Amino acid sequence: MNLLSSISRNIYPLNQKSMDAAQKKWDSLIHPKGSLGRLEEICIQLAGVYETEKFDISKKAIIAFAADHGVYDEGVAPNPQEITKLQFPNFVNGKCGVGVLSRFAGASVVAVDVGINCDEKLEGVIDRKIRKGTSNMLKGPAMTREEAVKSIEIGIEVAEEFIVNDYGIIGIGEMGISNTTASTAIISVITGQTPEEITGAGAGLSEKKISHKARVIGKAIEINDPNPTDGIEVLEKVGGFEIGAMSGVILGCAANRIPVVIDGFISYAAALIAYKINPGIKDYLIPSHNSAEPGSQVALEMLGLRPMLEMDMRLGEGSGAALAFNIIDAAIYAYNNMATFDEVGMHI
Ligand SMILES: O=C(O)c1ccc[n+]([C@@H]2O[C@H](COP(=O)([O-])O)[C@@H](O)[C@H]2O)c1
Ligand SMILES: Cc1cc2nc[nH]c2cc1C
Repeated sequence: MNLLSSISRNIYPLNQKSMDAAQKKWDSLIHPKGSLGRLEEICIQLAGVYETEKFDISKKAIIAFAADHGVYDEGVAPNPQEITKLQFPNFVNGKCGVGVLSRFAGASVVAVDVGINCDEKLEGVIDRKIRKGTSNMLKGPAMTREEAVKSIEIGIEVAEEFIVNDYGIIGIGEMGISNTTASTAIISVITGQTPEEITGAGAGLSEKKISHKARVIGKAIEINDPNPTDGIEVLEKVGGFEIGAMSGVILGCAANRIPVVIDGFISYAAALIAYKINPGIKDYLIPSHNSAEPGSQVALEMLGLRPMLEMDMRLGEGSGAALAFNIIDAAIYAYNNMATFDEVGMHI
């Protein structure tokens, strides 16, 4: 059995007993029941994930993947493809959005190249390159099925390296010029929304070019005709290597009972691929922010997720996940440090 199949067989529901115990603990703390809203929900979910109502997360990381996309040749992105290789080292030297926000949140960042279109070694970046970018999905499948499985397995392997080193929560991030095109195609196939309905500006495409991008996505779906119920096939035909690797992190974390904080639009596409492989991953996802891309709503609805932040962000990189770490930390701190009614002698 390959790694992906064995991981997928090991995903179980949340532990209800631990969630009930966490609920009971919240109810014992000096506040009106439920008044800390989603801070309470986050801790209850974490109790279900960890199978204990007693937890404290000290080590957290953003795992980011980068790759290029053959569909870039169709004029669907506002920035040159070289930005992928130029920006990715900045993830780990702390200079870019995700670098700074991760440092602020006390999280490590790892950057893994799964398909950047370059030959040179990138400083601080782990090389797990599958190929120098996907094929142009307007001319056939973006990758082979073997490459799709490989991208997911790389994500599982990287996640497990962090998990064995006691990281208790993982956020996912990415870099890849044109990857909103691949993500929109995935979300369109899996949710059934048309590309016209959900295609957006990505990193800043003009109105006129958004219509062109939607037509390219529509044509790519028509030519490749992916089966929407087969997550691996959707990834193979209209996906990207970094998207597959992000799906792998989600599957790997779920199988190891570790929560995954998802980021923006590209991570919604990755989560949908993982969801089609095993719907059980849903319980392990923690949403962060609501991406400004128009396809966000349908993707999040299918995943049953309500993001905690509405910040009009569309940077990607893992920046929203890093920001959400601060709220998750605050939730856990309140849960572990508020006094109980008994301790202060207050009874309601
Ligand atoms: O996270 C998001 O919601 C998001 C929305 C739009 C763009 N991005 C980032 O911008 C890049 C892709 O944009 P584009 O227009 O080249 O497809 C990629 O590197 C992403 O990290 C990210
Ligand atoms: C500078 C830059 C940084 C990015 N980070 C994610 N996508 C990006 C696109 C550009 C252009």
